[in-house]
Amino acid sequence: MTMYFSSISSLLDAIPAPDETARAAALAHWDALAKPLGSLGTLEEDIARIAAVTGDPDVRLQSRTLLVLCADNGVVARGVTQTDSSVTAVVAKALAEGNSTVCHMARQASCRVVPVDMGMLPHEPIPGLVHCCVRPGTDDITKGPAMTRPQCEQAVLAGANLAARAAEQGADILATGEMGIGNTTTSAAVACALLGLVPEEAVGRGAGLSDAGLARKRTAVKEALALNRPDPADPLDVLAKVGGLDIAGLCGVFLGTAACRMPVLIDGVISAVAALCAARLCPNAREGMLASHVSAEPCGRRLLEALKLHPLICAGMRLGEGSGAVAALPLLDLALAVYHGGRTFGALGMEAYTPQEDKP
Ligand SMILES: Cc1cc2ncn([C@H]3O[C@H](COP(=O)(O)O)[C@@H](O)[C@H]3O)c2cc1C
Ligand SMILES: O=C(O)c1cccnc1
Repeated sequence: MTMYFSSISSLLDAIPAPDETARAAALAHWDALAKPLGSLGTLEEDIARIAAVTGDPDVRLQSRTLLVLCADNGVVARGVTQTDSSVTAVVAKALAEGNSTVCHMARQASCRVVPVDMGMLPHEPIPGLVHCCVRPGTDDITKGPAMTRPQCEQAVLAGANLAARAAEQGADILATGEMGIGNTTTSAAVACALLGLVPEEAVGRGAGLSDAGLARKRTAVKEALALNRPDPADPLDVLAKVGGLDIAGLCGVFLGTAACRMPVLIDGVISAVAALCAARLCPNAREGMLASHVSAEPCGRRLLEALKLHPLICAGMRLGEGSGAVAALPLLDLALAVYHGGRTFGALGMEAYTPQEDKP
């Protein structure tokens, strides 16, 4: 794969500040349209956010790509999931064949799906799966670190390079997704470390878990944090010790899109945890992030609050694969239909009004 970024420092250095002139132009255009000021809420904010990150108020989202990073997690050995790790490869194959759940949504939303092996256990060849495998699954975080720091950095850079390649191929926006049995455990551990939460506040049932399984999962997260002692001030340390290759890769996707001045949709908790790592590594990386939905997992809302982002959808979704991110695309299309086609106050012979001038 073409290397666009070869070190974490060069990647972080490549991330520009947002273009506030473009954001102001987009917001001014929303305000000129004949509708109550700010009445499309987060949709207006998001279109302005896209203008700020691209530097262009003429926002277009014709070409969309969903990157689904697939990886396995050693912590599955602790009985923290309903299914075993073999399901990661089964779903990765379905993603590559256009048959997994998100593929059906992506077709409807005119979004290309790119599944990527970031660190799956050995599996049968899967035609169409992009190979970026850093190592075949992580180690069990309750026994030691998930991976080494260099491996974590390699995954972050691979994610950033995937984003850069999508940008080069003409993508206007990226959606983030993942597939990796056990990754709601690693995500909860990363969320606890970054947000200072106790496992009870972050750990949920993931893809489905009994009460006994949920108790095991909380214990596993508690033990992983106590043993590895990740440094909350060092997101790469947290990712390497209690994260996963999918989360590290997604962190890189968020940094890479920011460096390429491209907007990017956050999906559920796994994606949001990666987004928070990226924002902690480089605050300007937050500027192009759009929150699609609030995951039903316990730390879903807290992660978005920490990112200071408003979600477009609150539907109790908890699927992964990038399903929430893809679900937001048609909403952005609706917003753009108004943004580009809506009549201005002037065109309708009305006087524009400003927030300062309340009219009766
Ligand atoms: C058939 C199947 C399809 C999925 N598609 C996404 N996930 C979701 O569930 C996994 C996380 O949940 P946990 O931490 O409980 O393993 C991730 O792979 C996520 O994408 C799936 C899970 C399953 C079982
Ligand atoms: O929030 C998510 O993305 C999620 C939740 C449960 C299972 N898989 C993904």
